[in-house]
Amino acid sequence: MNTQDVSNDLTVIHSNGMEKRLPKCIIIGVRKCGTRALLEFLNIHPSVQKASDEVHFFDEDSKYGLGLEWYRNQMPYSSPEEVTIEKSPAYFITESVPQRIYTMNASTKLIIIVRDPVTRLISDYAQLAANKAKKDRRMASFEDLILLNGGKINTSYKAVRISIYAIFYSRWTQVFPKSQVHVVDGDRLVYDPFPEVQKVEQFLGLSHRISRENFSYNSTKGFFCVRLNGTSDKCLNESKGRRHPQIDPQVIQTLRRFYASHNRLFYRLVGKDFGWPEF
Ligand SMILES: Nc1ncnc2c1ncn2[C@@H]1O[C@H](COP(=O)(O)OS(=O)(=O)O)[C@@H](OP(=O)(O)O)[C@H]1O
Repeated sequence: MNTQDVSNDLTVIHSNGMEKRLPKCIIIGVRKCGTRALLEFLNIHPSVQKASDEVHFFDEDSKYGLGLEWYRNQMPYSSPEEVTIEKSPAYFITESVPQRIYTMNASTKLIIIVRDPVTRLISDYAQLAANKAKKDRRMASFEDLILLNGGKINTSYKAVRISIYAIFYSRWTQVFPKSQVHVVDGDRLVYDPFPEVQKVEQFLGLSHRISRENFSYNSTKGFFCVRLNGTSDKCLNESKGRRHPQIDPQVIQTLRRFYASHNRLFYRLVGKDFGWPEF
């Protein structure tokens, strides 16, 4: 059994060098783009340690006020060579967060995962509707929320704005060099996760230890799940991979036209064309 040296109320250092450490990498968003799947996939790597829950340290002032030692204490034990990762998708859109993370550690590596903005918006709606349904409340229709009376897109609706990735991405690259920000294609992560995960291993400076065999397509779930030691599959829970509501194709077209110019700007900023449909 490990002996423990309780050096203060919060930090426990094990004799084998295991310690709770601040994250070297943070998945900062985007909400409903596959942040949980990405974290679970990266956690296959023997040198990755993940914080199990979303910590929300940098976006919630009451938590931020508790200080860095509190934050460190939310992290898993790790050795100095390992990479601790946490994910909190609200970081991406919260204005104060880039500077707060930079102040903690200017060399923190950041990962953003994005997917087709229209699919993300529908996924966000499906989640909000599911949360309301749990409280026996009904959600307004998708169309009523995202369209104004004249048929224009309601840009003050938060879920619509979150899908304008370029606005938020620019805030991050005003604080962090682009070399420290890696963007994952969340649509590809769904249908072929291995190459996307390999790119992240490289970005994190890790040896390639995750293999194609670690992903197995589960036809009941309809998604790839994690396979370890060639045995049983670990899939994400039922809140990931929800059935999406049917949306009028005309509304989808209006949304695609709305996002097209924002998407092109995002492609230019990132230096990569994600090929999201424009009509
Ligand atoms: N392998 C695998 N299994 C299940 N789900 C997967 C997977 N890969 C990506 N996704 C997509 O992840 C979407 C949820 O995204 P997030 O985890 O970022 O959601 S959250 O913001 O943390 O609530 C979720 O969105 P919905 O399909 O709308 O539920 C999935 O499409």
